[in-house]
Amino acid sequence: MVMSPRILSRRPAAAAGICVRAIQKVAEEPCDRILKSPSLVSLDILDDWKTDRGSYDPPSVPDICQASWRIAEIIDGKMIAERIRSRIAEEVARMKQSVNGVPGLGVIKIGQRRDSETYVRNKIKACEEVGIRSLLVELPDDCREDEVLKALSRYNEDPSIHGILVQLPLPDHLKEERILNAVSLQKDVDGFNPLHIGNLAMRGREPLFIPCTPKGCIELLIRYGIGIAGSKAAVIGRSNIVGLPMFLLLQRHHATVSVVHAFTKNPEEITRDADIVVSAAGVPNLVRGSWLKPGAVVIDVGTHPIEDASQEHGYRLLGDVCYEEAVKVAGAITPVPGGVGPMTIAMLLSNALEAAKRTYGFSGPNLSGTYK
Ligand SMILES: NC(=O)C1=CN([C@@H]2O[C@H](COP(=O)(O)OP(=O)(O)OC[C@H]3O[C@@H](n4cnc5c(N)ncnc54)[C@H](OP(=O)(O)O)[C@@H]3O)[C@@H](O)[C@H]2O)C=CC1
Ligand SMILES: Nc1nc(=O)c2c([nH]1)NC[C@@H]1CN(c3ccc(C(=O)N[C@@H](CCC(=O)O)C(=O)O)cc3)C=[N+]21
Repeated sequence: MVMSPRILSRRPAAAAGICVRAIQKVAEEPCDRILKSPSLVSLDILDDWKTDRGSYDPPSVPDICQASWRIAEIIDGKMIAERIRSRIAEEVARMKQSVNGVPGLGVIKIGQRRDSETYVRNKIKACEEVGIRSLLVELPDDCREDEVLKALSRYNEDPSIHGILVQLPLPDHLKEERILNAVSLQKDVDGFNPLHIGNLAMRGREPLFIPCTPKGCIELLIRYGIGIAGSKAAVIGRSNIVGLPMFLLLQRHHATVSVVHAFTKNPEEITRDADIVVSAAGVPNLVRGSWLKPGAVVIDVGTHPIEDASQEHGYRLLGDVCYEEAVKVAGAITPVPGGVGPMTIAMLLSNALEAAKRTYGFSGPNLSGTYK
């Protein structure tokens, strides 16, 4: 049962005390250190993404931790993503006026997984809402590699397509590496190409694109005023598309990062030592309340679909984190749904906009790298 946030009993003051000490140290590090570092977040963060918090009052880390009498602050990814999408819509409109062109996103979906159907539908709907033109190629489960490569090369050569996304996972008979490598570097809005990941890993290098999900997680942390520099972070999962780039990004933001994976012998211990936990394992309820340091910030990337006939699309999503337990221990937590998922889509739109800006040589007055 999910309990209402405001009716839970007080957390033990002693536990909260530990948390304040542990995280205040992090919060004392000025965020400016991140901002002055060489372009660490992305090339396309809108000017006021950091400061424009509008009508809501994001909790600072000490605020979160000192609130020993209440449960975790809910990190509202859905709301933040809406704000970002509305800024992107403004920029697309400005682009249209100025260069008479809009960003174009080409999507390839292979097979008929129910969750992929939903994600792709959501991505296309999000494109429509901000004025990004989207094209969809749907191929059958048993399609041949050359059919996929042909569709990709059409997108690669189409000047009205600025971003390309191949929805994963692919059917087993298709080799992900060969297909993803065929996406033009300039259009790889997922940021999955090894060159982008390599540039993310190397000091002083700037990737053309940062993978959407890790980028969205960092955006949430920054927007909620959570100090990353100097914090201890644990990333659960080391996949090419989430865990690995998440580790690299947190490190670029000066966190000390541990990576937990399926072979890790003491995942609980490593996770309990972290101020910031990002879980991307795809294992429902993996992260229990006992895995968390009191006051820790928990970002739940996991989206595991399970059958549920009562839902519109026949399934519902479970995160990696046992929410009912974690919400009583954490200082702040993302829900599933409504946390990281909508941010992933917002970052995809942002990457597509950035790709189009480069092609059109357009830079709206509100888009620049304040992180440089
Ligand atoms: N919300 C969003 O926007 C997004 C959500 N997702 C979701 O995030 C989850 C992860 O996705 P993805 O990275 O693609 O998944 P993968 O299956 O590619 O990777 C899972 C990772 O988790 C590790 N892992 C698996 N089981 C355990 C365990 N018991 N303990 C510790 N580590 C474990 C694996 O370790 P090892 O390497 O040793 O096998 C692997 O590194 C999924 O639920 C996915 O649906 C993904 C993308 C976006
Ligand atoms: N090339 C590629 N790029 C991806 O970024 C990619 C991918 N393949 N394959 C699958 C994963 C998963 N992923 C999600 C995106 C949005 C939500 C999302 O919007 N979730 C909503 C709920 C959606 C629903 O209603 O089912 C939420 O969490 O609130 C979730 C998961 C992107 N992925």
